[in-house]
Amino acid sequence: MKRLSSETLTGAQRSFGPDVPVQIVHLGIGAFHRAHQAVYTQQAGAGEWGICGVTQRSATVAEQLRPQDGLYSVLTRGADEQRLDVVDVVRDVVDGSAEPERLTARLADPEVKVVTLTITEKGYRLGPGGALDRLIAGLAARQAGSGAPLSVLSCDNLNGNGEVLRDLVLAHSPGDLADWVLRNVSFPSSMVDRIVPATTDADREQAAAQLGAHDAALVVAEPFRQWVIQDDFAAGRPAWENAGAEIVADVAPYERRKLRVLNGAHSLLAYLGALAGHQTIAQAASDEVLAQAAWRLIEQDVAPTLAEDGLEVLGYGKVVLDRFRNPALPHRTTQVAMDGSLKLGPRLLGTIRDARASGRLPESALLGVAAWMAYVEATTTDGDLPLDDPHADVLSSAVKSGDVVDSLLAVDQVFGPDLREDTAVRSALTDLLPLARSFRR
Ligand SMILES: NC(=O)C1=CN([C@@H]2O[C@H](COP(=O)(O)OP(=O)(O)OC[C@H]3O[C@@H](n4cnc5c(N)ncnc54)[C@H](O)[C@@H]3O)[C@@H](O)[C@H]2O)C=CC1
Ligand SMILES: O=P(O)(O)OC[C@H]1O[C@](O)(CO)[C@@H](O)[C@@H]1O
Repeated sequence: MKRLSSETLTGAQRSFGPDVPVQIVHLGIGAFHRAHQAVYTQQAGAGEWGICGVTQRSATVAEQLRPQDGLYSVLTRGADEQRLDVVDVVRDVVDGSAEPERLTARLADPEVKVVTLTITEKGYRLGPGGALDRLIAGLAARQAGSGAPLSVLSCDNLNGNGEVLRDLVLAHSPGDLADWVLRNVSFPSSMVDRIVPATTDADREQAAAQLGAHDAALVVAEPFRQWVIQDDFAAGRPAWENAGAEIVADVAPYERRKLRVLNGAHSLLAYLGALAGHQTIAQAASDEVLAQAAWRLIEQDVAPTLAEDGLEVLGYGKVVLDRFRNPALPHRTTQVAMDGSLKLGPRLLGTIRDARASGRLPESALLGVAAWMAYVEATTTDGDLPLDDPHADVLSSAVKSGDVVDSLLAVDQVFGPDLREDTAVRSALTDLLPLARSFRR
């Protein structure tokens, strides 16, 4: 079968002509970007905002997209609806590791107005040749060249993702770069939401039958999507609101609600679900016992911490649990379970800290942490469960070194002294760990 490309695409499937200028650089062109920000950019509609997608850690996506002239399709799968759309706003793909000069030149190009990022929680650390290192090199080249203003928009699941990124960039900018960045670069925060599991070969086969061409860069996503963006742009931006994005003054309440309700429940279901032998989030969320645990987390623990934000929580939570049950989207529990040491903080520990400050003991959020502990422990004895985590070595030796609760609470990369020294938290975790272990099949 022929490969998807400009040649195989029919006119009806194409939205824009050949001359879409690159005005956005996206760092981390994984599955999520292709099903989220790129789709918003496509649907914003003017055909003036082309994207240069950057791969960093592996050349795979570059190898998938380049022979297809940047074209790919999105297979949207709801419980009872399905559609396939071609996206044609990716107009260049750079392999950041193999072509660092080309990446720097793109970041310095005054035509580029926006840099977006989906580099995972792990990406927000400085390291030679890492995404942030390359971003800083690009900003330095921009300062030395046109000096044109730029907006850098994080789309990763972090609390205050714009501020986190800005602080990292400023702290590691050499010479007078920090001063230039402060005056010329904005770092809006954003809340992003659309469930986009890793694509499988079966998905590609299904799409090929519909498309009449093989699409190596296919992504699969749920129908729901949301993007709330802080209105803080230093240069232009696409009219993403035309595609349904919400442009607001303060993203923090939306971000808190999404991370605590959706991602908190996601992580709880992933750890208990994986222990219970559920392969997918849909299976875990359809297990009555697990669904009740997720609902108690939302209703009893998370909702009180969000009361002052003024956003609706329980209706939002019901929609989230319905989305998780979408049987057409096989999102693996082990995919959501990965990188727990970085995910627990924004997803569960914020809820626990706020509840403790109000004198409550949030048992379901603590069950989520106990489930993570039981999961980490199980990975050391059971080859079926992967411990895919940047702190895997520290975590594995912690659980092997004695009492699981004590030794994991001692891991500084995850917990602070406040939680470690809270005797009510410690003893609740000690009581809940056997319950979490009892899910193991
Ligand atoms: N998949 C989803 O449903 C959603 C994902 N997101 C955000 O997008 C991120 C990426 O998700 P996907 O695209 O689905 O994953 P993916 O596995 O398809 O792509 C991950 C991307 O991050 C880059 N990356 C990984 N580790 C990195 C590191 N240490 N430094 C720099 N770059 C690194 C990879 O090169 C790749 O481009 C998530 O971690 C999350 O923050 C947000 C909402 C939904
Ligand atoms: O990042 P995870 O835990 O693998 O979950 C997958 C994604 O699904 C979502 O929960 C849906 O938006 C994201 O926030 C999350 O990144």
